[in-house]
Amino acid sequence: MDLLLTLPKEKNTFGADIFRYNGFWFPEVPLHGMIESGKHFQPRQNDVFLVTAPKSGTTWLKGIMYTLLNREIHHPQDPYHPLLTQTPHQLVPFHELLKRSEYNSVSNSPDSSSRIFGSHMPTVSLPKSVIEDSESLNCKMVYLCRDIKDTFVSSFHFLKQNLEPSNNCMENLFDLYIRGVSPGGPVWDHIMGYWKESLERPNKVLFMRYEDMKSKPHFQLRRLAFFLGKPFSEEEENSGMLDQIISLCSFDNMRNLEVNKSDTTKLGIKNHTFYRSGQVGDWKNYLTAEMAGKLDQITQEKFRASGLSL
Ligand SMILES: Nc1ncnc2c1ncn2[C@@H]1O[C@H](COP(=O)(O)OS(=O)(=O)O)[C@@H](OP(=O)(O)O)[C@H]1O
Repeated sequence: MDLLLTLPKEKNTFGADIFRYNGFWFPEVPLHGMIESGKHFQPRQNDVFLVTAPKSGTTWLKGIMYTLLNREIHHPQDPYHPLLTQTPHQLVPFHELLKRSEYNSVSNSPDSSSRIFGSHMPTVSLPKSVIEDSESLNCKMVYLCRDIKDTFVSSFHFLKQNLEPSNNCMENLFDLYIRGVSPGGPVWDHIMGYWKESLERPNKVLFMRYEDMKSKPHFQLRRLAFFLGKPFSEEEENSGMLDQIISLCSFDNMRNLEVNKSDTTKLGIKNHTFYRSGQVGDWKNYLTAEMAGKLDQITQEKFRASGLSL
């Protein structure tokens, strides 16, 4: 692809090229998909995008959103629920990993004409059609972010488990990460783009945090359901529907399903590596005080005056 030849590039920790496009860094495959979708993607009425910076809890929220939106067709306690035999990434594909011909075959919403997509795209790379037509088409975006120290540690383990680098690559990865050279990075700018969007268009962009999902799952689930136009009825509330969704999508349940323990994604990523510790604050087990301090310092500087704290 000619455009790639013109873009700034660096080598990631594993020697592969990573490119800067519109201010954000991406490996070749998703970058190609992003550019293609910018040109060709046609949003449909009620399409929903779940956007995250990598390793912020995407897999978890994909499962929850799928279950939430499809609960009238697939009850969360259905022994044949699709999440028991398909991975969240199969049910809710990453938009930028789809080919142009595949957008139309995504069928993961009860309203057969609309779709749920995952994405790591920053706001600047969203297909123009999604932004411009979002009012008339009622497209919505849910953004999930996570403490950056945990996000970094999660990225480190994910890469290590999938790419098996020689010995310790953490320092090298850290140097790249704080310079913003990571997939979807700089992670701070990624988050800030959607934070601003959520303030400007609160009925179109919902901003969520991994830590809030952990500490107040019922509240966050109600918030999400309301935002997506599918609030829980009194009957659902009384029947324990929220607990059932939380339990189906819980870390322990998902991690132990055969479909999530075996096999790989289309890109060769081991499915089990999407589930590691699922904890808040696991960074304490891996980062030095200096590294943690550096990440906190950048976070404070970048988010100062925005009203956002992580
Ligand atoms: N169900 C559930 N509940 C809580 N946490 C979960 C769940 N599923 C995945 N995870 C944790 O999310 C981290 C993976 O991030 P992503 O899913 O965003 O990865 S990816 O961007 O899709 O590659 C990774 O975090 P770490 O454990 O800190 O590495 C996963 O363990």
